[in-house]
Amino acid sequence: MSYTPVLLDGKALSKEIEESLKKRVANIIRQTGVVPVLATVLVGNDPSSEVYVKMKGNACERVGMKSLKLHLPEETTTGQLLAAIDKLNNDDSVCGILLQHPVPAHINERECFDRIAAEKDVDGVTCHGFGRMAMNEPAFGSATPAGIMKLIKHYNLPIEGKHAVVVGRSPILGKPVAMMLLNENATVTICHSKTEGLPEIVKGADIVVGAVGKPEFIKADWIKDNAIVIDAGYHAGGIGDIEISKVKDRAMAYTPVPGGVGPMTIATLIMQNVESAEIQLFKNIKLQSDIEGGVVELAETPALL
Ligand SMILES: Nc1nc(=O)c2c([nH]1)NC[C@@H]1CN(c3ccc(C(=O)N[C@@H](CCC(=O)O)C(=O)O)cc3)C=[N+]21
Repeated sequence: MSYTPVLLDGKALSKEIEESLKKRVANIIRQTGVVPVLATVLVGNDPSSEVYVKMKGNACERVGMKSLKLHLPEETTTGQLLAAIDKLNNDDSVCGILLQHPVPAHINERECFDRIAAEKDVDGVTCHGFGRMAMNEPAFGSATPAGIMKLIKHYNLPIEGKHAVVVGRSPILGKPVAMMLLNENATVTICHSKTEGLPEIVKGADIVVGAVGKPEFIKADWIKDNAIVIDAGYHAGGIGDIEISKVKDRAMAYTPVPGGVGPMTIATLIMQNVESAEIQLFKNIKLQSDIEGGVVELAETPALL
């Protein structure tokens, strides 16, 4: 091949994003005197979930925000989790709430996701947020899909008019990333476990998104030359959903695992928590100043409600 495949370096871009967020967080603290908080909620004792939640809290603290880590026991009921989310919703010091997926099977995860207040849904998991995003209205995007879009756009890769094939249709990954690609004028095919003739469909893709949650389920020989290959899978041993090592030499661009989509997920969550903090805390300043007749600087942030 005469072209050089572009490695979509999520690790490097996430570091850049963190640097810019440090300044925004410092500005929030200077102007409001408040240190923004991200609340993370973990239910049960899945070791890999514990690792991810810890990484999210750490990233939060690296940019100067606080993380409030709520760890609930495996036997927590839906009612108890809803009550915990209500508390965080009503706590003015909490700017954003992340409920780590999956919760134990006896809990109604959808009901719990949807209890998160819209303005605090910095992980983009609510039906309300999904619907607004799908309609191309301002909303916090689901973290992994929004991270993927940031990565593709950062490298100025072509989306408009291209055939994007998303393999997977989960509520916080496949479905939202398909909507985001559609909003960028891609022609989108969503495939899933019941799809017939999957290899043939993937062979037509200019952009392939692996979001099935099965190690190397998507084979290298299904992917055409010069495609953009996005692997959102995460499995033990640094393996994704796509046979990346076998396809990367003939891709237009590809995400490595690790160091691709994973770090972008975390950077997006943290960025959206900063945006939420700016909206909520500067709004408080504005209200106070309206009363006192002072002058305030407002960051340019979209209304999310
Ligand atoms: N409500 C919710 N939101 C999520 O965004 C969410 C979730 N639940 N549940 C689980 C998945 C998984 N997930 C990852 C985040 C970062 C890495 C990541 O940074 N991985 C590193 C490797 C980390 C390591 O294993 O050392 C990398 O790819 O470079 C991976 C996976 C977020 N998820």
